[in-house]
This record gives sequence, C-alpha cells and structure tokens, in this order.
Amino acid sequence: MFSRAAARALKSQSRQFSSSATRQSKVAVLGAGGGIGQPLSLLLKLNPHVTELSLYDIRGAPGVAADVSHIDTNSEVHGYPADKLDQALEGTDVVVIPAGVPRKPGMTRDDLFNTNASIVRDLAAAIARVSPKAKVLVISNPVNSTVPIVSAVFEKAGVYDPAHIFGVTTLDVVRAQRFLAGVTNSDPKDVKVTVVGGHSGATIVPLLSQTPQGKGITGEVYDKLIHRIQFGGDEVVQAKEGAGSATLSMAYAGARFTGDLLRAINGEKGVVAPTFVKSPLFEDQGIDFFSSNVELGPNGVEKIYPLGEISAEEQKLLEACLPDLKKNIEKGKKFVQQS
Ligand SMILES: NC(=O)c1ccc[n+]([C@@H]2O[C@H](COP(=O)([O-])OP(=O)(O)OC[C@H]3O[C@@H](n4cnc5c(N)ncnc54)[C@H](O)[C@@H]3O)[C@@H](O)[C@H]2O)c1
Ligand SMILES: O=C(O)C[C@H](O)C(=O)O
Repeated sequence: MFSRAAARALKSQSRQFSSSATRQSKVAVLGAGGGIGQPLSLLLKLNPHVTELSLYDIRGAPGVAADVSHIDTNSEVHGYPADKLDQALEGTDVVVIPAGVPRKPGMTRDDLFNTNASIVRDLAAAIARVSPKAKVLVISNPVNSTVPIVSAVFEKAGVYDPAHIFGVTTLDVVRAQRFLAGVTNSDPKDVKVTVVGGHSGATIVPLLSQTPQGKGITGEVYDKLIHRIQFGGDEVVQAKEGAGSATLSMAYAGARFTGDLLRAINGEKGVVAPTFVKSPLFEDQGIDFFSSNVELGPNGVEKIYPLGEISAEEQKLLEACLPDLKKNIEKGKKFVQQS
C-alpha cells in the first residue's frame, strides 16, 4: 500500500514524464454543482486535453463528480465538498469559476456584486495561496468587476501575473455569431464576430463591420441586432422566469474558451479569442481591463490585438461602453482595497 505522500510523488513524476504530445492538464471548476458548473464539467470531461478534473462547490460537487466520472474518456474526476477547497486546487493548471448567484428578472449584473464579489474574492485568495501559477477563468458576474477583483487579490498576495487572469466573454461572441447568422441566413460556422469591451449591456461592443456578413447591415436591422447581442442575457433571464440565467449556452461558451486555452497551452499556435484581460488598449483613459482579441499561449495571454478599423456606429458604441466599464472596474478594485 502506498502512503499518500508516495502516491502524490509518483503522480507528479508521471505528469512530468508523460507524452510530450498532450501535456497533463488539471482543470478545476469552482461552483461545479450549479446551473453552469454541471454541464461545464460534463463538457470538460469530453476534452482530451483535460487529464484531471477537480470539481468543487459548497453544495453537491461530490455527486456531480461521481456522475461525470463514469463517462469513458481518459481523465480522472474528483469531487470536493465545502471544506476541501485547498485539496481541490492543489496542482491545478487552469481554474474556471462559475460560482455565485445568477440574475432574476429586473436585475442588472451589477446587482449581483454584493453577493458575488466576496465569493470570488475568497476563492481567488485560495487560488493565490494554493495554486498561484494557475490560469484563472472568471465566469461569475459582474465580470467587469470580478476580473479586477481576482487580479487585485493576486496582487495583494504578491503572485499577480496579468497574463494568467481572464474574464470569459465568449458567450457574447457565440450570441453575436448565432444572431448575425440568423439575420443573414448564413451558417454560424462561417460567421466570425469579434466582440470587445466588457460583459454587460452597453459595455458589450460587437464589431459587425469587420465581418463579411455584418458589414452591409444598417438602420433598424443593425440597431435591433446590436440590442439583441448586448441584451441576450436578459432574454434568457426573462424566459427562465426567476429560475436563473443562461447556463447551457454558457457552459458551451466556457468549455469553448477553456478548450482554446488548453490548445494554446499544449503548443498550438495562432489561437486567438476575445477575452476580458488586463489591457493597455484604453489605459490612457484610466481603463486597464478590456476585452479584445487575444492570442493565447502556454503562459496565457501572448498578445493583445488592437481593435482594428471600426465603423462610425461602432465608435459610438465604444464611447457608450467606456464610462460604464470604468465604473465597474473601479468598483471591483475598491472592494478589494477596502476588504
Ligand atoms: N460570463 C458569462 O457570460 C456568464 C453567463 C452566464 C452566467 N454567468 C454567471 O455565472 C454565475 C453562476 O451562474 P449559475 O447559473 O451557474 O448559478 P447557480 O446558482 O446555478 O450555480 C452557482 C453555484 O455556485 C455555488 N457557490 C456559491 N458560493 C460558492 C463558493 N463560495 N464556492 C463554491 N461554489 C459556490 C453554488 O452552490 C451553486 O452551485 C452567476 O454569477 C451568473 O451571473 C456568467
Ligand atoms: O445575463 C446574465 O445575467 C448571465 C450572463 O451574463 C449572460 O450574458 O447570459
């Protein structure tokens, strides 16, 4: 019988000497028992780059882990209850955070701040302590504030690497591509939209003019399409009538972004996706987090792309985005300073 220490040493040795084709990647989901966490865990179990899946929640994670672990893909799954956060985080390469409360009809994402800011702050403090080199993917809303919160917590702990912390804005891209395909009668697989800014209402800025399908759209059709992309989250919140917000499309989007990052970590070149990161693009206006196309690499953020050419309408959308985004970012930073 091996002691726990010997088993750990063997495991770390086997991680070190494993095939160079696919690196071993341990991925943790914090909030794995929830509406997003469960299907996200399922989709990550299907990803061949994930070799170990660590599922944590204050409620229900061991059950989700037992269920998902029966799927016949080549990864190990472990579930951790409320008092086992440190164990869940040990040795993780990537941590995805969908923990926190979702909106009900009539609420803005900012209305979630009072509850979710402290949940995200405390989880970030544990990651900074136990797994400070992990890449952290933040789904919990309000993303415009929770990403600055995670960053400030890492900074306070003296382990901050801005290349490691991401706000997941992929659902805005998924919606933009689906809705644009709908109005232009195209196949969504051929539609590639860059969405920049942040992740809430007017801070979501889709750059339709940069796509062949979107550049000719004007007038009322354009206005309605932009509104639908910016407020797609509200559409789901209303349809769910108090039972929460987008979970299935979000799990798909979260798994897609995590998959992009894992491909880049495994050495694939040219993986580019919009994500909300520490960014120099609008730093001169006091806005130091922004979502734009980012090239991903083994260390996380490899290169931040500028917006490129944008239309007069998009310039107006950007002007409306920046003041709101600035307030959301400052609110997150202030929360950690005062904690
Ligand atoms: N970034 C995006 O595009 C996007 C999209 C959809 C939803 N969201 C956000 O994701 C969050 C989760 O949404 P959901 O629908 O899965 O909610 P949910 O209530 O179904 O699940 C949240 C889970 O978090 C868990 N949790 C709460 N506190 C925790 C803690 N301290 N540690 C670990 N787990 C904890 C809960 O037990 C629950 O299982 C919400 O804030 C929502 O607004 C973001
Ligand atoms: O709308 C929400 O509150 C959840 C999420 O941010 C979304 O865009 O669906």
